[in-house]
Amino acid sequence: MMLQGSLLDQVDEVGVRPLTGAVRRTVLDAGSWVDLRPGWVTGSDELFARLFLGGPAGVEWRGERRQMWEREVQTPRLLRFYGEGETLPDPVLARARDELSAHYAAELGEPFRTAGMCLYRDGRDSVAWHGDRHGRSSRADTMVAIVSLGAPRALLLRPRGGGASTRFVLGHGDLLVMGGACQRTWDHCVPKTGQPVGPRISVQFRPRGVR
Ligand SMILES: O=C(O)CCC(=O)C(=O)O
Ligand SMILES: [Fe+2]
Repeated sequence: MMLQGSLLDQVDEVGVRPLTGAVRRTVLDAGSWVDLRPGWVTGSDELFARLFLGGPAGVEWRGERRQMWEREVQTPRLLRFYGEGETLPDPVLARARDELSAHYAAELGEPFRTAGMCLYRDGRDSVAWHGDRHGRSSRADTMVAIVSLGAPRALLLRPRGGGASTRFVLGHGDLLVMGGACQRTWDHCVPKTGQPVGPRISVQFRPRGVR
């Protein structure tokens, strides 16, 4: 019993597993791809709990209002953006960012520097079809790496000009990396769902000047 307990503790410790040899690439088209590393973060439910809680020790989640035609509406998810040099809310996130930077160094040619965080409280929270095209990503190839914590939600990708969508279900420590021209020539979204789902947090690591 003692041994089993300590083994479980080890498995549940918050950290990251290796990336080398464990990342599977899906080629979307000649210029774009998606990498998947399921279960990358260990103890991901523990990390989720730490980040989900607000207050002095946790993330200050903020609602965002957005102009839609003549109305201002509340964005259906909570956000917190950590700019370059800002201390991330958990040391494991800094480690995750650095491991990603090391793994993709040759292909990306620069480190991941910022961390955007989104909280989808339930199935009514979502993000509409878009590309991360504010900044350099509107002109050049780049990468956006997304760590998903908590309840799994679908992330869909489709060519910007229209076409069939590709669906990934991400939660509990899964890693998905969008690369190449993905932000320019493809759109992605997290659709609303009528299914009863728990909260999900996504952490998006991006290089400088990409948003
Ligand atoms: O939550 C996700 O997995 C995607 C978030 C996203 O696309 C964004 O914030 O730009
Ligand atoms: Fe995005």
